[in-house]
Amino acid sequence: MSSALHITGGVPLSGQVTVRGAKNLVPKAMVAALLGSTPSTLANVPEIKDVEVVTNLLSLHGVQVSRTDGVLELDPSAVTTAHHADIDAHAGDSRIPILLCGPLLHALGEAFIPDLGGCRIGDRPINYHLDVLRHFGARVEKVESGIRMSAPHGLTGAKVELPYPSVGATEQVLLTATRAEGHTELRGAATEPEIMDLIAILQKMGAIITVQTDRVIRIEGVPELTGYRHRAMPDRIEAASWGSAALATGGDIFVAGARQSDMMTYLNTFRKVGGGLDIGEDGIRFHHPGGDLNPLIVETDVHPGFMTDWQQPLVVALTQASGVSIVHETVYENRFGFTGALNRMGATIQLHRECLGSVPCRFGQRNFVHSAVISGATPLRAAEINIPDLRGGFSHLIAAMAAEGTSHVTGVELIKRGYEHFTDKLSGLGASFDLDDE
Ligand SMILES: CC(=O)N[C@H]1[C@@H](OP(=O)(O)OP(=O)(O)OC[C@H]2O[C@@H](n3ccc(=O)[nH]c3=O)[C@H](O)[C@@H]2O)O[C@H](CO)[C@@H](O)[C@@H]1O
Ligand SMILES: C=C(OP(=O)(O)O)C(=O)O
Repeated sequence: MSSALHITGGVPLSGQVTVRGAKNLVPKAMVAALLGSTPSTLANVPEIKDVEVVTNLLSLHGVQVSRTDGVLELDPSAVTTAHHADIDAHAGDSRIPILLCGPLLHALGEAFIPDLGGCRIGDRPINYHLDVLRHFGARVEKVESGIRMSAPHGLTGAKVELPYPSVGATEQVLLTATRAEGHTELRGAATEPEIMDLIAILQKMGAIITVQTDRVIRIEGVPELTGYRHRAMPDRIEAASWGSAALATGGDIFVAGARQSDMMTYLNTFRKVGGGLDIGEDGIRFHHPGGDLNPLIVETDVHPGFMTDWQQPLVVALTQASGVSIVHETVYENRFGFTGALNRMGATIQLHRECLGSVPCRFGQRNFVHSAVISGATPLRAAEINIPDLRGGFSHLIAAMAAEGTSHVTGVELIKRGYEHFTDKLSGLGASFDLDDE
């Protein structure tokens, strides 16, 4: 199915939206349920495509997944009888299947992982994941359309050091080490809030995990984990996206469910641009206070830095700041493709191969276009846009909401990977658009 939105912009987005569980936590929490000997219950689950993909994948492996409103029950008791060898599931647009490796190796001694989806914002290799699994004793073989692996002698704890604090590879270690025999030491770990929430889940299940302040995580393997009951942390990326939408459109949005502690770096940046904030216990109000917005220098980084997934929506807001802003993307080598459409809409964004910033970066001198200079404020005008990826796509929607005239936006279904009921939310904020579902 292909969906298109015809958006008439120039309307400040104002009102309230609610964010539920995080796209970058919920699917991993669902995978963690595979490690338990008893059923798990996960609350605050959003209706997004990545949850659907992982539900299908787990069901294929024999996990019974049922949903009542926002609560998932996940029962892994039939997994050992699942006919996993026949699984030819396509990963869809999700990158989660790679995280099934450890749990499946523990449950079945073997696993097949289909080629991964995920946003096309760089090469997105999985070498760290495969190296990590080999450290635990897995045999890993690349076959057509996926990766086949086995652990005939079980998995044992290991000393692992990541070359870069990868979120997924850190989660790979956690999901593999908790039931591996013996101790694991992970150096160079990522410490994103979603990882901390996953650790909280694993601890509820019986895992023993210590997080040090120096990116070292220690895990003492245990022979058995049980199910968990958990409420997923809120989606801090969706929350920030609405914040940037309020700034770019001159609006005022209360994001119910947004949590300050997960978003400190975004909130600092939002305030420095000149946005107004009311931070409460039950959510955060983001608003444009009137007057000029300030240009900024922003460098994306691993947590606690400015998150890369916050970057694209913020860039739209920076097109409305008076002066020159610089954005240095240090997490992905190719995350500025979305700016082409913004330039067609009237923005002035120049891309550079140089590192325009001081955060140590793997992409300098390597020909990757990974810095952007944004000159504003430039009025935006409507355009025809085909959405390239999740966050780039959401930023295009924001730009269309801010622009004069009617934009035609295709490929909108990609947004459903990470934004629950986004057309309903946009309507509730006063946006003017028509939706075509073909
Ligand atoms: C589902 C999910 O949670 N996705 C998030 C997760 O993606 P994901 O876990 O895929 O991102 P990583 O943190 O692993 O990637 C960071 C960097 O490490 C590189 N890398 C990663 C793995 C590997 O085996 N080899 C390698 O070179 C990547 O190409 C990238 O340049 O963290 C990213 C960084 O916060 C977010 O943008 C994504 O929204
Ligand atoms: C890059 C993203 O996600 P994924 O890793 O699922 O592609 C994202 O959420 O912006």
